[in-house]
Amino acid sequence: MLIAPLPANEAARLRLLKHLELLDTPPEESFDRITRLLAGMLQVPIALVSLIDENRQWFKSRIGTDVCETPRDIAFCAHALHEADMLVIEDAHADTRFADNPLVVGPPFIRFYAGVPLRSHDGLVLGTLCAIDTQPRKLAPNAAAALRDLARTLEREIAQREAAMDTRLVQEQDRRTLALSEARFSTVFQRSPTGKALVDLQGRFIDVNPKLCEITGYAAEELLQKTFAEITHPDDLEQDLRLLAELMVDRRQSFSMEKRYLRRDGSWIWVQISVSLVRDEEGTPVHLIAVIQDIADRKRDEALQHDYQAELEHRVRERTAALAASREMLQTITDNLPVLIAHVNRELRYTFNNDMYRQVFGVDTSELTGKPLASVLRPELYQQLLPYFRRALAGERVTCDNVRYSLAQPRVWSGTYVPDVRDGEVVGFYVMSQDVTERKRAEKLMHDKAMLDPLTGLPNRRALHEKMEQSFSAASASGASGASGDSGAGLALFFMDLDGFKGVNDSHGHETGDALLRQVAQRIRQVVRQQDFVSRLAGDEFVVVAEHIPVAACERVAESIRAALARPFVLDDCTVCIGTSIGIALRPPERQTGTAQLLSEADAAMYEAKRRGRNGYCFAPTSPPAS
Ligand SMILES: Nc1nc2c(ncn2[C@@H]2O[C@H](COP(=O)(O)OP(=O)(O)OP(=O)(O)O)[C@@H](O)[C@H]2O)c(=O)[nH]1
Repeated sequence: MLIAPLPANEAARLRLLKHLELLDTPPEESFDRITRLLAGMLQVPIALVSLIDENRQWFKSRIGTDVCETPRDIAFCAHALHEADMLVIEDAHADTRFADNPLVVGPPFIRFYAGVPLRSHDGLVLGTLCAIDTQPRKLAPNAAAALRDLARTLEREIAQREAAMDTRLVQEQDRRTLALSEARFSTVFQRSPTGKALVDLQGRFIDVNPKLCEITGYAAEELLQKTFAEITHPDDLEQDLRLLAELMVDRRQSFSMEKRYLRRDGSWIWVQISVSLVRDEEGTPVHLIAVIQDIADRKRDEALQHDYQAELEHRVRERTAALAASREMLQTITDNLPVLIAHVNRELRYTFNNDMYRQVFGVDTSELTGKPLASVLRPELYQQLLPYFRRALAGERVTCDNVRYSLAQPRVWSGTYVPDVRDGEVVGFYVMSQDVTERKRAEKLMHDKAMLDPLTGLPNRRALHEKMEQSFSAASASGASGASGDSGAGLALFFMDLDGFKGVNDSHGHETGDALLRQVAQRIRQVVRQQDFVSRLAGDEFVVVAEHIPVAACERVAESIRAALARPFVLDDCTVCIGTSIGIALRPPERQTGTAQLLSEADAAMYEAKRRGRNGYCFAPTSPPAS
């Protein structure tokens, strides 16, 4: 006996057979009808639909036998699987493959076999439709054709079964997927940290999650009795309904808004809701899905922020008003001070001016704000003050004592520039200018007084010292610049002491002595040059300072003085004669003698003149006369 080999696609074939769920199933009329027809048409005692399982053949339908399965090894059908068309054994006894087959030598004693493979839609052979006889016989062509036709009918039945199974499988998978997705959805829905609700098209809650219950304070059953509108703040409802309407007419896919829910305890809670509309396959709206987030904390923060902002703005307004008031006050105060007061920024533009500016510059103070100082001050003055401005901007408080704002008005101002330092940075400076004309005049008067001899009106000793210092510094300046005047011309100091003055005092009284001193002063003034400096040193001592005087002229000057004072003096009640002894000290440009030294030299020379007999002059040894 020959055992049929396994088909090449055995595994796939067995898989399909199992999938079709035909094995070990109750008889079915659709199969039995075919075997009945086959047995009738071919006049055979046995007709089978045999399915070849892994180790057996099982008869899905059988006519003429009670056996429902046999081992695969002995199955004729196992051989028929390999046939393209059909396997026909006219006499098993004559066929070496089957002659000793137990089904041939034993029940049902097969002699004739004709089997057509039953193929699936994909060409996998599942079994056969076969006709069996216990007598040898031939298969007439029409009988073979009938067998084929019936086999095709069976194949269609199997194909339908296959399709049904596939459909069922897909449905099963769909069902499982759906169940899974529903389970997932349910889990997400229930455990979500945000509130979630399904809402029907009438606005009723149809499902709510625990978080939404927590947000609203309602139990789920209570919420399911309500519509969303019932727990929405009246002020928010209009917008909610408008957005919902847009959703329904497909003008938007979803919407999101902030609104207030009425909680069970009567309080309002701010939430952020995101709503989307679920439609069925036809696009008909089914229900709404809402995601609700508790934003009470955020709203509280926003409210706090808003309050803080409002408070801040209020304070700024108050501060601005206070500043305006203080600026107004400052303006009023400064407008009534006889001082020029201004504030200047780093760009040297005015940011504040008091009314004094109107009086001095003739412009409205409001017009000055923002104007550069350079456009207000006359150019020379601006150039004079610029170094002071720069020093003030560098952080130094500076004063310029001699400011003349207007050439038309002979007023003198003292400008003080005070840096405006904020947070360690100089942002500008204040200008405070005082009219110091009167003070200057008084000072000059005081100065002049201190420099004058009240008796003769001549400069006094102090004035002489000042004069000599000035002359010396002027001489050294012009010497340094090489601008000295005529060569040999220097400074000459004539030191005079009257001869016999004491006697006038003694004989005619002190007042006569005073009158004499006044006349002496006049005579000296008359004989010297206009530019020569005549001073009274003390008592009956006079000093003349002559600058730029040639040495040769000194003797002439001394002689003129001597002669002038030798003439009689006519006084109120007497006429007196005196003389004068003159000491001369020279300071040519190349000499650097100081005031004290020169005076001492002249004094010594004067004494020498006295010693020589008075009423004459004598040159200091360091200042010999020109020969
Ligand atoms: N009237 C008057 N006399 C003064 C004034 N100041 C000083 N004297 C006097 O001037 C005199 C100066 O003294 P001397 O220079 O010694 O008098 P003198 O007679 O000129 O003497 P010789 O210089 O030696 O010739 C003193 O008697 C002082 O009292 C003054 O302002 N008015």
